[in-house]
Amino acid sequence: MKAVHFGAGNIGRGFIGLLLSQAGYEVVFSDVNQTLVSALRERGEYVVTLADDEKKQLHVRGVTAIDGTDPDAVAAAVAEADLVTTAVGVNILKHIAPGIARGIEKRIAASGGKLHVIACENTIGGSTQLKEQVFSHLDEASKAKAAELAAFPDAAVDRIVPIQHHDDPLAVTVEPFYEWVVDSSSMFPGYKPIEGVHYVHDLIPYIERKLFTVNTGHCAAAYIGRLKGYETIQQAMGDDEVAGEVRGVLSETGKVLVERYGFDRAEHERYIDKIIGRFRNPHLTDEVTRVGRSPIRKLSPNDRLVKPALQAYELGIEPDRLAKVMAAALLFDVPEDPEAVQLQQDIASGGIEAAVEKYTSIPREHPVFRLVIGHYERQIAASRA
Ligand SMILES: NC(=O)c1ccc[n+]([C@@H]2O[C@H](COP(=O)([O-])OP(=O)(O)OC[C@H]3O[C@@H](n4cnc5c(N)ncnc54)[C@H](O)[C@@H]3O)[C@@H](O)[C@H]2O)c1
Ligand SMILES: O=P(O)(O)OC[C@@H](O)[C@@H](O)[C@H](O)[C@H](O)CO
Repeated sequence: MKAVHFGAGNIGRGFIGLLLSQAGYEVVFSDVNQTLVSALRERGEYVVTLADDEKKQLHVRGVTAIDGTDPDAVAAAVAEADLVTTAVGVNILKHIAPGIARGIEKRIAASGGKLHVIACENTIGGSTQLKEQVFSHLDEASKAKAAELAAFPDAAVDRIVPIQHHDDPLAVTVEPFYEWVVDSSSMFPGYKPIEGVHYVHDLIPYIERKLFTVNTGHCAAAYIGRLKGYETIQQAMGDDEVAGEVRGVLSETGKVLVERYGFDRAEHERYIDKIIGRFRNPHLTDEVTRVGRSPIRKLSPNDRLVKPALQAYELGIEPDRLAKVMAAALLFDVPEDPEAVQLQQDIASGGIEAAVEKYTSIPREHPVFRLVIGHYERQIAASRA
């Protein structure tokens, strides 16, 4: 069985590639980073280290890579694959879509077998988004055939993999915990389960629980931690005030999740505790600039801050802590992060209200909008005091 995985980065090597290899797949990575591609081709293996006391090493063997900038190689790989997965970043999906579309066209021409394409990105409906991008590159006749041949089940993936700083470009240190949940309702009947994957019929509660707990809490630690001058999540979580803000924000999203999806309250509290323990993992060094990266994406209407805040408001819960994190995200001034630069330029040129309206899509008259602006102004005043 052959899997083509787009993105040989942290989660690609440290989670999806590892799990697929353990499940018996021959993994072919597609990446545009030539250092990674050459090393994977030359060595055909790499090592994943678990970040705990034991530091167990897992050897991933029998892997290779193709150059993601070579359209023919990408199309040929997709045409021959039994499974396609991605972990490139939501904003990159549009760049890999043409290659996947060409691969599907080749499969149609060769009367190839059915294919599942699973986007493993931090977003709601990642595979559905990828499907739309892929189908936009197909003509009408191919679209109908592609719909019979390729399914795009959505997924939720959870494993903290920081930016790696090893001499070996392929080595990757990951937290021991992982969770990969896939929506089986949009898969072809008789699919072969991947060992280690949890299949569910309704993914929405799982993806929202993950995104609005792990990722909302994580970015709260990053944005508020950065305002207090911390460089890593571990340092930030060592500060009681930051840890308290993280708990506060997770209390708000927790109420929403319990109310909307009927999760058991006590069990959800344990889920939160476990996640906070994962953020504190002393065997990891996770930079706040990675966890807070792409603030425009994180402030977008369907992501980890605005969506739960508006859901909370609808349920009569004031999302004050979420608004505070949004305000801190608006102050995330990192010159190496193109979205942070863009956001700061927009705030400087058009003002904070126009920027909040543009990026969050929350109407100016909405009470949550006022909460965000109030926190932003207080944080600006505090920084000047
Ligand atoms: N790191 C984590 O803890 C984590 C956990 C869960 C989910 N995720 C999600 O996984 C995705 C990847 O995150 P990451 O941390 O691994 O990022 P990363 O930057 O380490 O990896 C992304 C990889 O994609 C490659 N890439 C970029 N353009 C490409 C293209 N056109 N074709 C093929 N490859 C291309 C990059 O070269 C890079 O190697 C994101 O959506 C992220 O939200 C990350
Ligand atoms: O990858 P992002 O930018 O969406 O979010 C940053 C981190 O919160 C994220 O990568 C987590 O480490 C991961 O989602 C844990 O499962």
